[in-house]
Amino acid sequence: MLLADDILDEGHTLHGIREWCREQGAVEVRIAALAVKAHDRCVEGVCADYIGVEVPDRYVFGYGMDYHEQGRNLPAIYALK
Ligand SMILES: O=P(O)(O)OC[C@H]1O[C@H](OP(=O)(O)OP(=O)(O)O)[C@H](O)[C@@H]1O
Ligand code: HPA
Repeated sequence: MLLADDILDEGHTLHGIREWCREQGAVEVRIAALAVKAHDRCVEGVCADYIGVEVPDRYVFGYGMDYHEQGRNLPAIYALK
């Protein structure tokens, strides 16, 4: 099974979904993330098998990612200062 998400930040979302998939009987669950945030706060054991781009440890938005529900349709990835 391949889980695809826009961003892997602290990993809580994908960790929870992966656990659910495993409980349902998934034998192998891989993770693809458009963006992976560079920091050491990720849930242990959660990492992306397929990475689009590594982003800095700042809030990013655009290309599907929102900032307070704004900016998802921006044609590039931006970071807050
Ligand atoms: O790695 P994490 O720290 O769990 O963060 C990443 C998750 O947070 C965002 O989802 P959110 O629930 O904010 O909703 P959205 O997809 O509608 O933006 C994002 O889309 C990822 O799914
Ligand atoms: O930096 C981010 N941007 C958009 N959504 C997010 N969800 C967790 N971190 C982020």
